[in-house]
Amino acid sequence: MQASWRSLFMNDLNEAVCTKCKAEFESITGNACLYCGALEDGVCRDCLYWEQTEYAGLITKGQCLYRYNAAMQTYFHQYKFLQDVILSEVFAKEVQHALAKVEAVIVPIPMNPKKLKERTFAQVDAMLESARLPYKHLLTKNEDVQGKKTKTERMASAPLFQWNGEAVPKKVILVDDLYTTGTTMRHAAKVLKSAGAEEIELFCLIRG
Ligand SMILES: O=P(O)(O)OC[C@H]1O[C@@H](O)[C@H](O)[C@@H]1O
Repeated sequence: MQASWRSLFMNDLNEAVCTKCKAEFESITGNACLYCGALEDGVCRDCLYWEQTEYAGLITKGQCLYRYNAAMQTYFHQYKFLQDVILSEVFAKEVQHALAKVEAVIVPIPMNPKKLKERTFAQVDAMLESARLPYKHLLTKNEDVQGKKTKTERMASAPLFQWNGEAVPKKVILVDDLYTTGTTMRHAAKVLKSAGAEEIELFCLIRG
């Protein structure tokens, strides 16, 4: 392994679930969309759309680790909505493996403060902490909730984020739990680009 400051944080993480349960999750392997990791060759239809809008050229590349199959939907519901924070450990090894050698600064997609109070923990931060990865918050989120909208409504959302005013590194990797239409990532990337980021990658645990 190439030595990097981030590798100092890498320790052997124990598996949090048994092999049989882990096998229920479907990894994204092989040819995937350059920008979002969808199982399509080249660039997927949604990303082609984004590349024809004001959000074109913001994302240099992206990766999602798993498909949103039945096992993942059950996991995600239990983790995020039933607030089972210990489940942040389930994919710690895989998240660490995917991000530990990335040279960009990890920027989590934040939660709206009111939402965070209700949910009691930020699921993306918890996932990164379980993976023992350092991160830096650069964005604040408004009260808009993506999960309750149709695809068309999501993609037409008013700006979802503001820059928090902290210094923005040249290279960032935006991290979220679930990528569905790509609206969240595009909005976040646009704000960071205007605030000074030069290269923006994205990473999500799940591609919906
Ligand atoms: O913006 P898109 O990609 O449609 O939806 C993904 C977002 O919707 C939320 O539930 C997820 O946690 C993620 O932040």
